[in-house]
Amino acid sequence: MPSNGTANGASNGTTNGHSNGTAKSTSRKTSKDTPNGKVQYSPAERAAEVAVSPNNAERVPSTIAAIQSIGDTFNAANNDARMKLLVEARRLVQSLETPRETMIKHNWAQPAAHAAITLGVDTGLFKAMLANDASPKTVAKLSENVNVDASLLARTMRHLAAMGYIRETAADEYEPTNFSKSLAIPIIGDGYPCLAGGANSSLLKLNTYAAKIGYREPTSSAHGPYQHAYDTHLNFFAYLQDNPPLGPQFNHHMAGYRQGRPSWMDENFFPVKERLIKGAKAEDDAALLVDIGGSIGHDIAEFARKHGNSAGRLVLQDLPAVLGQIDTLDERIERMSYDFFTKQPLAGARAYYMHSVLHDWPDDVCERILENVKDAMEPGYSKLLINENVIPDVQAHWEATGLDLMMLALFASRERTAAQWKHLLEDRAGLRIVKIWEVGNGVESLIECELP
Ligand SMILES: C[S@@+](CC[C@H](N)C(=O)[O-])C[C@H]1O[C@@H](n2cnc3c(N)ncnc32)[C@H](O)[C@@H]1O
Repeated sequence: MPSNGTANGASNGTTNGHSNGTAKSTSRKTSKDTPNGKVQYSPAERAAEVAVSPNNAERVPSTIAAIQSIGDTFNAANNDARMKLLVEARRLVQSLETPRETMIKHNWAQPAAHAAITLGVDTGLFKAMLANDASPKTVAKLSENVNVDASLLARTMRHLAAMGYIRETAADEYEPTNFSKSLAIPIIGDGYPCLAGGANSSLLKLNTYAAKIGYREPTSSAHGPYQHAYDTHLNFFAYLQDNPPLGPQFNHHMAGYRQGRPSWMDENFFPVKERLIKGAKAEDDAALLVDIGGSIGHDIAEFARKHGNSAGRLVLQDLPAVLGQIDTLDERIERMSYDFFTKQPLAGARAYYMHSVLHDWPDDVCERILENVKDAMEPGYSKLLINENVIPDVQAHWEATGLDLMMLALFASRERTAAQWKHLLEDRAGLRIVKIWEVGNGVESLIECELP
């Protein structure tokens, strides 16, 4: 407990880090002198003490040692070391931070950073920062280029610099970092305005929705947390298309989230040649791969790049509005407007593929989608390839757990564990899981299914 007899253990004896004396007099009123001369603290004072002490001081030395040891093996090409270092670095920050600091970060700094980045993407700030070889630029100059009031821009950029997202080179003068350079690319930057405009309110209002339904797990994608938050009868996808440019921004976000992740069509993941191409029909009208809900075609375009010499049609299916938003696409790929709640028009393809589609829907809705795929599959020939997270029973990755709560808030759906996938695909939909292919931590697994 604090030696100065104050409420919180901060050396200046205040609850807020400023020595204005107010907290001292408050703490004198609530602390009691005991017969042995030791000061006793009220429960509120003890709680405040915890809130301003490091989250886990004991763990700091071992974490620093781990960072030093892994750091010896680090170079930019060593992704394994980079990932391990990130785990330790996050642990170090978490251990060093006080609960109060973490709380302020969550409630002030991070939402403000999201808002500042969104404003920057909307106005073209990050593109403007790249002019003249990304040299340092004053707020006054940038304000002319992006048509934003200089004082508004100054405050926005000051927070972005304080958070480390751009670099301050002088008063009201900044240069980009690699992160802010990436925000100039639509597949990275557009996720911010898209989610700010069409998704995040659902997370912010999840607690009130959960209270409204008596803290049961939401299950309705038609009358669920999304409709509550946005006061709409539309689902997420329809709402985005109804509120331009959220739809095209979401397509870009979909093209962006997969970057740098392991790809199932690579050698060390799923043996495409052995299990897909070998034995595939060679007739002109035979379909090799049908990408259902494939957005603007980033997955099937990658397949065409990597395995495009194989026989068979490559078909991209999505809603007409989404297909209409495609800029460029490999000419080998056919575009087919298709609503996956209706009969699949292409029967007997070698493989039907769905990437991050079923996680958008609760089990009863997935069953309807899967029924349409099943009806089109040819026994003993067709496969269904489901590219999704398979959440491990312990030590789930934060990307997957974060997405799980997004799915809950947007669709009343979920990221699934292996047992939940088995329940959906085998027990409910009547398919057979041949194998779950994965590399690493369950992010981007490939579930290979056939008809039983
Ligand atoms: C989460 S995104 C995944 C996109 C893409 N597969 C990927 O992983 O990048 C879900 C996709 O499903 C599409 N979708 C939603 N409802 C659909 C429907 N009824 N029929 C066909 N596609 C639909 C959306 O337009 C969107 O492209």
